[in-house]
Amino acid sequence: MKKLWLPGTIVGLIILVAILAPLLGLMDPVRQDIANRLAGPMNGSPLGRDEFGRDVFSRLIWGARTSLGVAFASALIAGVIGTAFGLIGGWFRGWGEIFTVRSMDIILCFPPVLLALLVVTLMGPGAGTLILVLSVLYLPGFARVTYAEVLSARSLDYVEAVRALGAPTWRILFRTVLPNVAGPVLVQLSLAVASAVVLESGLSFLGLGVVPPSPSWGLMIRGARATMEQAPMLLLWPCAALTLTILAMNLLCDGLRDAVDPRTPATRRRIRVVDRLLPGLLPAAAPQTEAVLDVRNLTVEIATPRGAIRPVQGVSLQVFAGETLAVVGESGSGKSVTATTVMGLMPPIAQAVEGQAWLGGRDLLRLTEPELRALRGGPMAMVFQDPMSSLNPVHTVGAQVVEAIQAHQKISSSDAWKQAEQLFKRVGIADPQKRLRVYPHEMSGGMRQRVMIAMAIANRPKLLICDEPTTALDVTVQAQILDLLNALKRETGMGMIFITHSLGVVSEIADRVAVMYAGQVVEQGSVAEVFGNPLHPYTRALLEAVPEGDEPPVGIPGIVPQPHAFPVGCRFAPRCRFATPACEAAPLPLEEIRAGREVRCIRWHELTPTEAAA
Ligand SMILES: Nc1ncnc2c1ncn2[C@@H]1O[C@H](COP(=O)(O)OP(=O)(O)OP(=O)(O)O)[C@@H](O)[C@H]1O
Repeated sequence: MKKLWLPGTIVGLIILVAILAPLLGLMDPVRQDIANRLAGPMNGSPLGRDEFGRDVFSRLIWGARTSLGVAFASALIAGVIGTAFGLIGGWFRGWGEIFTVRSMDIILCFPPVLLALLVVTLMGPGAGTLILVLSVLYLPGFARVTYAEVLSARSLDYVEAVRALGAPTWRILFRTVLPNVAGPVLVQLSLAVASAVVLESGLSFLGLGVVPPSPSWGLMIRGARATMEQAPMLLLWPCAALTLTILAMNLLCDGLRDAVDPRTPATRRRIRVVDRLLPGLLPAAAPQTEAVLDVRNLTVEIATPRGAIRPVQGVSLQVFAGETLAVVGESGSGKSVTATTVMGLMPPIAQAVEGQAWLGGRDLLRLTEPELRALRGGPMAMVFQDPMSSLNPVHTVGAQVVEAIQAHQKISSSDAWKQAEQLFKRVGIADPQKRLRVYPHEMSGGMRQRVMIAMAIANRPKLLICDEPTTALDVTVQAQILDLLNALKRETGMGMIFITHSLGVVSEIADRVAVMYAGQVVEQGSVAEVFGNPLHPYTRALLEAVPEGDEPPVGIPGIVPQPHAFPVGCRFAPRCRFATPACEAAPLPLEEIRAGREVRCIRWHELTPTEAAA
């Protein structure tokens, strides 16, 4: 809102003055007074007189009326019709789409001035003709912006969800789709108004717009040009009015876009001024720890159309060299948001509003995007779940590995290819020379994941984050990939975060485990301790849900709450068979019961008396 008040006040004032022009007691803007031709400021004419002795101040104000009237009318007409075209074309596709796209292409083929000449010749000059010309000229801008936005909005999950609910089309378009395209359309409106003011002035200047003696800024510039040497100030006033109006309009619409778009980040990544100017000069006190990655009290806020949510709150994790920390929890517990925030890969609508994430003495949450880019694929790397969508289908896998190597190492192409070959050997790809030259779709899922791992380890990362890297693979391939990751960790001494749903995978790969639920860590400790003696009812429930022998698994009743509806107290309480009113009363702290063993439950002593007595 801070961004709005100054341009808003200026635009508001200009519009107000233009509307109230007849009531301001100004001199008649068209009355000529040849005796005072080109006179300087004088009584009743603070800006002097023009080449026909007309009052410049009065013409400036009445000119604003014409210029803004034409600009707003044409931008609004183009905005309404263009947005409707875009909505119809993007939503209904088929003939509506062909008509929208092609008709807008035809309009774009005409050079603006040529189109204006054509229309003026047919209809004669004047404000009405100008509005018509400008509306037609700005139609394609609105139609194309809306069309593109609708195309991407129609495949969004929440739009699909409203469709699945059977909502009528008009309701989906106006209630669900239109609010999503409002931001870009508003920006387009600002550009159209600003550009219409300029075009109106330009066309009037050329004699194709407002007819003299009616005042308009374009006509004023045209008149002042002829007498520029005798009275240069006459040129300055309409130009200054034009510049101020356009600048204020652009700033206002830019601010409006941010204000109406709920996806605008509520808080920007907080980078200290000193870090921005002289990065690394005054590092915030890095914790004295040997952890490769030390995440402290991380809270992530995401601006959603339903308001800001905090899917990750107060999360602290440490990964040491040569160890694997598994992060487990049901879908929606915040595992991926934590990992992608650490990597700086969350979309701009998500911000780390609290906490630190230390990697090699640098707080990742305070780094700029170029600094993070320099770290990604270098000291920290990530392997995703679906290697097919992470690999570019139009390049050979070798070219992609080479690109990953050369992004961080200044080596020749032939050396990079040699390294890629070694990497392929290392990750267990047979016949690497031949395999480097195939495309992703020519490989099996397991092979593609090996390629992704090769890319991730290409620059010897200190930290490797694996986000469910084996979920899409069959069981035998899964086991091979786990073996490979284990071996790589031992060889390189890197620290690894392994995100998974599967407790079986945790026991195979991890040294320590952090159990997450509804955006918080609820239990943390070594795998042996947590699985052997779970302290939190959620961890117990997760373990009971693992099928064992002929025993049927025990499901966890209920579902993980959505971030906008997290309970106030213990977030697991509504699903917990041990919950008491005290659990639901207030947020619970993560209690460190001994070094490296933490639990977020006020009843853990009663539920596991042996551990409490220890
Ligand atoms: N870009 C986003 N916009 C809005 N909400 C998001 C976004 N990304 C994540 N969330 C929300 O944050 C919460 C945590 O998501 P996250 O992906 O971290 O869960 P997860 O534990 O990794 O689940 P899964 O195992 O299914 O990947 C979810 O409720 C999700 O809807």
